[in-house]
Amino acid sequence: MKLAIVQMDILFGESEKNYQAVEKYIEEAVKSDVDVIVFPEMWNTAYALDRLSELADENGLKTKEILSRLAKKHNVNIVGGSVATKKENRFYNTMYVSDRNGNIIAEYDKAHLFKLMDEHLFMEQGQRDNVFELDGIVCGGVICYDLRFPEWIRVHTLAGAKVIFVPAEWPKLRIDHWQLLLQARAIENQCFVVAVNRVGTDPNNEFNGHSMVIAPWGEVMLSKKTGEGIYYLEINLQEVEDVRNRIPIYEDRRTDLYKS
Ligand SMILES: O=C(O)CCC(=O)C(=O)O
Repeated sequence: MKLAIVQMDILFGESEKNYQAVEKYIEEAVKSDVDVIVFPEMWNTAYALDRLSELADENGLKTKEILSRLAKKHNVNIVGGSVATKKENRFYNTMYVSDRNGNIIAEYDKAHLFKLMDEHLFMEQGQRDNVFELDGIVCGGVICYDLRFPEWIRVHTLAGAKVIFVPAEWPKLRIDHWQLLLQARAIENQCFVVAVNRVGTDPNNEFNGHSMVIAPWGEVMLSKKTGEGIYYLEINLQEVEDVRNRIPIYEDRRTDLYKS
């Protein structure tokens, strides 16, 4: 699976420009013949939460149209990070995924809202997990703060996910947590973790990228990149089976002692 990790800056509250930037990034990434393009969290609005009624994408229509059209045009899968959406007069932090045929195969509302950034005051939390298939490979997708809940990632790997995508707007201030948690999630679940963070600033935070790709044995394949741009790399899904056969944690779990 060839990945294009789009570590982009996001203009605060300037959704039109952000949509244009995402289109450009897709057009650029497909020149490298990739299988999956991955974006960060809330790329349409950034954390302009008090302007959601004006900015959020109603039913995700605009986002779905762009992802679907470009995925089909270029025969590429797109894990669309997340965008601010409005559904039945409520706001959500929503991930859409398009397959190569332009089908929107996943829609996930962030399950754990981040109180430190007031997300819970403006948005509703999601109620479902996010498992989908890309080219026959079972994948899962969670968003930013969801990463701090190992049981939530485990829900996805128990459902068969071999790759977990984690789009984020994770501030520089806690970037050491980001790196350690991502690595831990990959090792404890014996899966690939593909995590895409933004760069740039908003009125309250600085973001320094550090998008990461981690293999199931814990090997860090991409990290410490702070520049805006697309990072390319390929992962070998066979490694998941190899690691799971070597240390069979899924067989050894004591579900008689704990539930999940
Ligand atoms: O958990 C953290 O430290 C960062 C989480 C976050 O920024 C978010 O969920 O948007």
